[in-house]
Amino acid sequence: MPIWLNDTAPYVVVFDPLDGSRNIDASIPTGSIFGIYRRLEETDGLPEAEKAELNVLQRGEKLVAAVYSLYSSATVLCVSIGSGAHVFTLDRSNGDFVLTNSNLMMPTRGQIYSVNDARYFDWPEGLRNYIDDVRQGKGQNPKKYSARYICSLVADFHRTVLYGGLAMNPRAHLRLVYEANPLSFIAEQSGGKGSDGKRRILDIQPIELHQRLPLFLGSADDISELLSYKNIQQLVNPGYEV
Ligand SMILES: O=P(O)(O)OC[C@H]1O[C@](O)(COP(=O)(O)O)[C@@H](O)[C@@H]1O
Repeated sequence: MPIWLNDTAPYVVVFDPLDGSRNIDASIPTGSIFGIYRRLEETDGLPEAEKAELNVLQRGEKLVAAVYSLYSSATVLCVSIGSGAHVFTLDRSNGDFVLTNSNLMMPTRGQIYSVNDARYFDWPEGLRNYIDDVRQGKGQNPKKYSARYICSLVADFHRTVLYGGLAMNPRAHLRLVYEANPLSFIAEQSGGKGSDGKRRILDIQPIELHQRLPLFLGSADDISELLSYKNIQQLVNPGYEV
């Protein structure tokens, strides 16, 4: 539920405080995701609940900054204020975050796909064909792709930003406002792309705070190739147990 703190603060923050929380007991990496918008001044006169909702339902295109942090072998903070993406790593000796990768650039093509492919038989034909092709080196990249899936979105995305390829969840599971939008912003700021399989994520007008959608993030050439298979959104979403 959105909380309105005061009437004069310039910014609105949306966030997923602990993504991948189902992995905590197994000590698998988790992360946090933040998106920052300007306060919509035109909503200033409205009741708090109404203006809070309108302010968090801005299109991703309007983000002024996005951040994710990853809690793993190192604690990593990736920040974009709209002029590239930059990675900081926590120095545990003094608590400082040290700039370790400025102007992070995602490779334009990778050789790794990241998806829960136990769902293969629930996927539409286009997605199955794409994965079949890249596994066999029959895609535009003649190399055979490898699979990596941590099931922790921030960790899967961070690896994709560094090594290239694709991180995806083709069923309507991930949240537009505080997962897809901030990560798509960082993907674009590092030269990659974010799509729901039909539309650029940052163009989508959110209609509710917890709205879920399919998410495809990654290297520009890999995402373009995947989109050319057309039918890639998983419409069957039976509510898997794990
Ligand atoms: O069950 P799936 O489709 O593999 O989804 C896993 C994804 O769900 C998440 O765990 C987020 O789900 P929650 O927001 O429900 O915790 C991601 O970290 C992960 O990428």
